[in-house]
Amino acid sequence: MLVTENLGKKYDDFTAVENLSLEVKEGSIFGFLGHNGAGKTTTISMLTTLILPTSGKAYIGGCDVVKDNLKVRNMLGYLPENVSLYGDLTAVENLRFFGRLSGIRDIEPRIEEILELLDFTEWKNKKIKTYSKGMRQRIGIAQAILHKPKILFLDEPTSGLDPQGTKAMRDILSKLNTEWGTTIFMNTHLLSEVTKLCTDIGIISNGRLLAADSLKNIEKEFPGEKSLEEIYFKIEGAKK
Ligand SMILES: Nc1ncnc2c1ncn2[C@@H]1O[C@H](COP(=O)(O)OP(=O)(O)OP(=O)(O)O)[C@@H](O)[C@H]1O
Repeated sequence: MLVTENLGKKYDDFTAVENLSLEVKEGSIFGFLGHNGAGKTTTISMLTTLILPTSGKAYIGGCDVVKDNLKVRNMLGYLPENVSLYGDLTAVENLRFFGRLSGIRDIEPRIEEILELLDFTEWKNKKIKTYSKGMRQRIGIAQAILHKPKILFLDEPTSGLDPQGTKAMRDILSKLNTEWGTTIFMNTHLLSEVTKLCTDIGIISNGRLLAADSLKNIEKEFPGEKSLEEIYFKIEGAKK
């Protein structure tokens, strides 16, 4: 579903991402892990066509993210760390607005289908400004999946959420993956969430990929470590 080959991004002289070669399989839930400033947002920004790579290649569904950027945009949904919604509009009005802006035909049944999938119909006619952060995140996801993307990117989707909101987010992503078959690429540093949700992980540090594999294989490689946190620190420590 997603392949990168020596993908890189330099900001002037500073290398934010270097030689990133990665594969994310269709139907997987991929957790991209790394400390603050590791290069996760820069990577997602390149993959979602928001910024241009300075080296290497990336393909989504076989399409080049630079050359075929319009096709790529149709295949992906993106939930940034801070969701922008209109506070004075309701969930339905926001979704209608964004749906029309993206040229989605027959938007009303799609909105209903998505709100039901996200278990949100109860609050759909309330103004966004009355929602909790978790509820806004859910409408952010609704907006990102209005066009039924094959792959959904999320940047720290549980940041700032309480345990209940975090669990609701996990349940939604799991449901989306199972019911729609959506591939999920998620930036995070919440390792406990990754263990509960992700099928595959990648670990990035100072712009370099340290490890990428299925969670099961990574756990097998480190039989002595009790948690993903211990594995993570071992991998980070070993490559320094
Ligand atoms: N527009 C920019 N210009 C210059 N440097 C940048 C720019 N954007 C990001 N960087 C730098 O690139 C590095 C990687 O940043 P990035 O935002 O990708 O990290 P991250 O892993 O997403 O971190 P966080 O978890 O804090 O969001 C950081 O050192 C950051 O300061």
